[in-house]
Amino acid sequence: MEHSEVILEFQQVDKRFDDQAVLTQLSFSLSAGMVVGLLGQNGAGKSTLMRAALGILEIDAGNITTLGETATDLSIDAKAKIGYVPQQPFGYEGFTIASALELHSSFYPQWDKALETDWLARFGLDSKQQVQKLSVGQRQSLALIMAMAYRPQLLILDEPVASLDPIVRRQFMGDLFELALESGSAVLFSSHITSDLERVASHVALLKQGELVLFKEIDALREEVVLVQLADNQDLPEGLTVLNRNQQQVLVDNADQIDIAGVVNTTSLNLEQLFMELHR
Ligand SMILES: Nc1ncnc2c1ncn2[C@@H]1O[C@H](COP(=O)(O)OP(=O)(O)OP(=O)(O)O)[C@@H](O)[C@H]1O
Repeated sequence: MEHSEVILEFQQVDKRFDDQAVLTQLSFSLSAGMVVGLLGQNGAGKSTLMRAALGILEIDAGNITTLGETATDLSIDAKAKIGYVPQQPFGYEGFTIASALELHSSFYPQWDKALETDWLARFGLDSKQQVQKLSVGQRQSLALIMAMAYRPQLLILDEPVASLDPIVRRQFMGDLFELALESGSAVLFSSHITSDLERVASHVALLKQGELVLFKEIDALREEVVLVQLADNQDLPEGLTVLNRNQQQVLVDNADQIDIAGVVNTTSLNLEQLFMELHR
C-alpha cells in the first residue's frame, strides 16, 4: 500500500482546558489509504483531537494541517472534502430521511446518489421515515451516510458504530475500509471495540491521557509490542521501549529490534489485552 499524500498532520500539538492538559505533544499523520483506529480510555482526548483536526477547536501549541491547510482556517473547498460524524449527531427534526438527505446533499457537488441509495438499503433505512422517530442506531446510520456519500478525502468518525448492531457494524466497517482504499481517502475513527479496530484499521493510534503512546500498523503490533515476564533479579534487555511496568511484568515496544527469544519470557497480545496491560 502506498502512503504518499499526507491528508492530516499533527505536529507537537498541545491542548489544555483550564488547568487540564488534554493533548500533549501530539504528533502523527494520516496519508491517503490509511484507516486509523483511535483507541483510548474515556477522557483520553479522542474527541478533542478530532475536533481540533476539523478546526472546531483551537489548540494551544503546535500545528495541525488538514488537506494542506491550517485546521482552524479551512477553505470552503477543503471543508467540502471532509466528512465528520460527531459522537452525538444532530438535528433534522421535522424532516423525513429523504428530505434531510436532499437538503444535506445540496451542499456537496460530489454527492453520489447511487451510494446513498445503496447505503440506505444496507442500513435498512426507509427514506419516508421521520428523522425524529429514528432509533439512536438508525440516526447514527443516517449520519454516516451524510458524512460519506460524497466520498470525502478525509473522514473523521467519533465512535461511529457504538450504537449499531453487530451485523450492520461488521458490514459497515468492512465497506468503510474498501471505500477509503478505493477513493484514496484517509479515515480516522475512534472506537472502544478493539475487535472491530483490529479487523478494519490499517493503523492504530493509542492515546493515554492525551499522549500518543503508540502509532503503528496493525500488522506490526503483535511482533513489536509484547509483554515481558522478567525472572527475579533479571534486568530488561536494552533496546526495548517500556510502555508500562508492573513489577516483573513489562509491556514493551520494539521487541522485534532485538533478539529477546530465549533471553526473556514473552507473551504476544491482541489489541484488547494490550490496552488492558497499558492501563494496569
Ligand atoms: N469544552 C470542554 N471544556 C473543558 N473540558 C473539556 C471540554 N471538552 C473536553 N474536555 C475534557 O477533556 C478531556 C478529554 O475529553 P474528550 O472528549 O476528548 O475525551 P474522549 O477520549 O473523546 O472520551 P470518550 O471516550 O469518553 O468519548 C476530558 O477530561 C474532558 O472532560
